[in-house]
Amino acid sequence: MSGSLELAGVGVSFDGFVAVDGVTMSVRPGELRFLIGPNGAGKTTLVDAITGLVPATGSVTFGGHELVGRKVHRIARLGVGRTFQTASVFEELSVLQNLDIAAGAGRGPLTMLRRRSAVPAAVAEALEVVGLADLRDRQAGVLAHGQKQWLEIGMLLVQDARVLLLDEPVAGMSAHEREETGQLLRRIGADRTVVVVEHDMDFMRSFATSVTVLHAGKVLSEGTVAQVQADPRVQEVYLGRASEGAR
Ligand SMILES: Nc1ncnc2c1ncn2[C@@H]1O[C@H](COP(=O)(O)OP(=O)(O)OP(=O)(O)O)[C@@H](O)[C@H]1O
Repeated sequence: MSGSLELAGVGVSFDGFVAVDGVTMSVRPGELRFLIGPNGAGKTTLVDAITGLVPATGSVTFGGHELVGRKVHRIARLGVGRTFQTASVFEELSVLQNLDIAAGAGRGPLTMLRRRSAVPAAVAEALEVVGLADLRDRQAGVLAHGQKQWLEIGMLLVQDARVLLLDEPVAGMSAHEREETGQLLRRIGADRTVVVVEHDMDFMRSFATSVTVLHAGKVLSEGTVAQVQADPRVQEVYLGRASEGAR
């Protein structure tokens, strides 16, 4: 389906250690797919494989393009964007400047100079969507933790990412920030394909529309929150332990 992210038999090995082992999954636009699993299950490595940061085998397609074997920047330009566990914004620049740089990615310096005075429509829209319009001139380094994550999501939006892969977006956030982030994900996920790697089970229950559980590099279970929670294998390897206080 156009706009779907399709993985078929994706594998990643590090010196013979198989971190991702034949993962097949399909995520459609409009879904908020949560990717969960115990520490070391291969979640981040899978995101790295999709975005070209680690070499992978198998197939990842988006919009009819095969991503496996492509360079990181080529994959980004095809509309596949990701965030990292630690927000990677330019701390010394303003919110607006961060978005402007992201919007200018791939364009020449002259174009950047010419459009410096006006706020491009995509940047203005991203400021609204992520709720940072009032803080556009604030230095990114002094933003609250949650606001930095929202800025990073905004940077993906101005790059017109159609697939957003978010690595632990609510880690370290307050309850209020989590709720705001969930609402933000709903807004951006309405017409985009969103995959959220997360350990926060309450957040997952509140906002996931579908869940894939990874364990030892393989898909252990997949379905709605209710289906996955009811799966005894999931309770065994993950939810049981999470409810006993594991991260
Ligand atoms: N660059 C690497 N070299 C060797 N092994 C690696 C590398 N990156 C990850 N691994 C290993 O691959 C496995 C999967 O790691 P990964 O970080 O993808 O798991 P995860 O599910 O994201 O875990 P967490 O929830 O702790 O972030 C782990 O055993 C990890 O030690």
